[in-house]
Amino acid sequence: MDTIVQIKDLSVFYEDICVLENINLNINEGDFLGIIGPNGGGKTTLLKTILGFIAPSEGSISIQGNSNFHSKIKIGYVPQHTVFDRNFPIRVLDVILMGLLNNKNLFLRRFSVKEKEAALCVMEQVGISELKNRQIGQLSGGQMQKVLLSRTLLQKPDLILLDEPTASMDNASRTRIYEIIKALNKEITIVTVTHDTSFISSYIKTIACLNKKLFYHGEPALDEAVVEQVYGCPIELLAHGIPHRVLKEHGDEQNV
Ligand SMILES: Nc1ncnc2c1ncn2[C@@H]1O[C@H](COP(=O)(O)OP(=O)(O)OP(=O)(O)O)[C@@H](O)[C@H]1O
Repeated sequence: MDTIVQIKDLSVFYEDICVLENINLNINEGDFLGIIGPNGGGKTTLLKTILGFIAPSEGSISIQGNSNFHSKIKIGYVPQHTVFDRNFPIRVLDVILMGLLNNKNLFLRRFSVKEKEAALCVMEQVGISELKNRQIGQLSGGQMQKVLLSRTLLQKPDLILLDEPTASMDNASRTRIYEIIKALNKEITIVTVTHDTSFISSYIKTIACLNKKLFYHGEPALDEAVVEQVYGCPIELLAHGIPHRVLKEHGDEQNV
């Protein structure tokens, strides 16, 4: 299997604070990688470094053997937080179509009928067709995440980086989104950051555990020692591929 992203001896510092230390990680074509780890563990920083938004302080990242800037593959990104003016008078369909803009054709661009049909098709796929004329500021957090995912899908990326794509979603929406992402994974390589370890374990193919250092990368089946190392304390993971209980049962303490 071809390697799409090769991360070699990567360290990233914000001023003098090291947030990623000596990371080595390959992402292969067709992978569905879940990145887990505690708050502040460097997950978003890693995605932004793959995207080329943050320069490595040490080490390197190459995309199909090229630096991020010279890569020929299309990388889609759905950020965790999006800052925008909620009063900006723009409808959902237009926001999704903006996924087709690039720095060569930023403004004053008319979208073709074919492009609009493609946008509507993606909205249907993600289950937000009924929102197409809604003003963007009227959306809930979960709806907004689906709009951002649709905008990314419209770009037909080869690799998608998702930063907690279902953080604001209810169970039904979460299932729907991961089913969609799983279907997309037949053609697109997926990397998703999540805190939802139990939920994604039945979707992902590999898992990476990150807390400044990369503690584990491989099959989505972790042992207790790795989880304790990454999170710094025992954590309960109820999962299919991941061990079912890595915490003592409640009440065990009393039996000690
Ligand atoms: N622009 C920045 N300047 C300085 N420090 C930053 C900056 N961005 C992030 N950090 C710090 O770097 C560390 C890693 O942050 P990052 O957002 O990558 O973590 P994360 O694993 O994605 O966290 P979470 O799960 O809470 O989203 C944190 O301690 C954070 O405060």
